[in-house]
Amino acid sequence: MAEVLATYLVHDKKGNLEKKAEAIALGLTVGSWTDLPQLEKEQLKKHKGRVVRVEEFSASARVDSYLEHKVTRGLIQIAYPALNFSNDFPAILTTVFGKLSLDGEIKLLDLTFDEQLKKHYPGPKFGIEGLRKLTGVYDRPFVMSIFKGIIGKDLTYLSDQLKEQARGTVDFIKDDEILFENELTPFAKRITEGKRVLEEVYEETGHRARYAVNLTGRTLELKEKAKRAVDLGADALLFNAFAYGLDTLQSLAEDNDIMVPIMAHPAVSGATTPSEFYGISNELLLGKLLRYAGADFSLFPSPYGSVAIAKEQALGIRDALTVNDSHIKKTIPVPSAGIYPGLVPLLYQDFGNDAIINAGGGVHGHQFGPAAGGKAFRQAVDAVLAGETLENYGETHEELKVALKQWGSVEVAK
Ligand SMILES: CSCCC(=O)C(=O)COP(=O)(O)O
Ligand SMILES: [Mg+2]
Repeated sequence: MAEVLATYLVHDKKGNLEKKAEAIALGLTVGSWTDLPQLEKEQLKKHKGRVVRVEEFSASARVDSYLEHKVTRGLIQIAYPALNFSNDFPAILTTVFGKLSLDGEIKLLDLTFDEQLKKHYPGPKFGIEGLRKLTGVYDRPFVMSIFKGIIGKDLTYLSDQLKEQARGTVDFIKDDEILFENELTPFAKRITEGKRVLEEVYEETGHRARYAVNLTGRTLELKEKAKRAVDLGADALLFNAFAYGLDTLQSLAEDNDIMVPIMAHPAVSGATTPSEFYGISNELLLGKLLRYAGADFSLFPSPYGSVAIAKEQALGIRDALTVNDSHIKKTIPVPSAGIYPGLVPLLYQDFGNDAIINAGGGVHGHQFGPAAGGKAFRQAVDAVLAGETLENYGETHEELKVALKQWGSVEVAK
């Protein structure tokens, strides 16, 4: 019988994890907080959650100074029968972490889907391989830049900024996630004008950048809007996946009329992920679930920039996005926020070729402007691939030299 296996980290004040696990397995399936007479019935047994593992952590971890009380800390794994839910994110998340997410110190670390269940999740339409084919860029990390300071500015300003970014030879350019439908730079105009500008830069330089426009608005209007974007020639869609929910992302990803890559932004996920005691792990939310729901790109805070997460978590996201996982294509990791060229060696060490170096301030803040900012990133990537230090490479590459002077660089520990 198909199941979803949930792994939880618990901090339990009562100190009996076996009992807690049984209570969850029963309470989230056929039972309640009190005995129910009909539980004895044979027919309900196939619906009951199954405790798979209870692991109490060592005694040294029992007293938690933050909490100022004794807790028993450990892992619990429970398998939930697929019989209980329809095979979709809302039903699964409500089953495994619905009421439970409100009930004490418990964090959902991972979910494992049976192969049978997994078949219903499309995964990315393009995936890393598809993005490589689309762009013809195979042998290096991609570089992406983010529009900045567009709110309150008109289409001419946006077009100029787009042109400068594209001249910086970045591979992708994305809207900032906070740019919504507005009169000055309407969605449809951003796409058509963006296309025109990027074509112009291609003719001028031979370099083609791709623009991800922010798909926003009411949930029920998104599909039609996305299809319109495709008809207008959009290259890719940026999507605030956690403001809308994973199921909405999935419905866009599995629609064959929306044949463009989808870039998932992590906005709002931080309301769920940072606590050790509550919420859902970064690895699950920004890694596995985004991938299953169909994101081609997953943006997440890098371990180094202005909105950093623990390195272990960032690498865990990377792994969840890129490990071989049945039919589901790989999602490209996009470690972001506060990235500047001097961080490229570190990012390359952690994320390798199959990643995107993504920056807003680190492109636009360059002393010589965004075109130089983009070039400085591309030069930093070239330096790393050539096995040279950024400083050496900067001697013959002016844009990188200036960026290093401006923001410095971080040594890579060998
Ligand atoms: C927290 S990951 C998303 C980063 C983001 O949205 C962004 O705009 C980063 O801009 P920055 O100027 O920090 O590169
Ligand atoms: Mg942003």
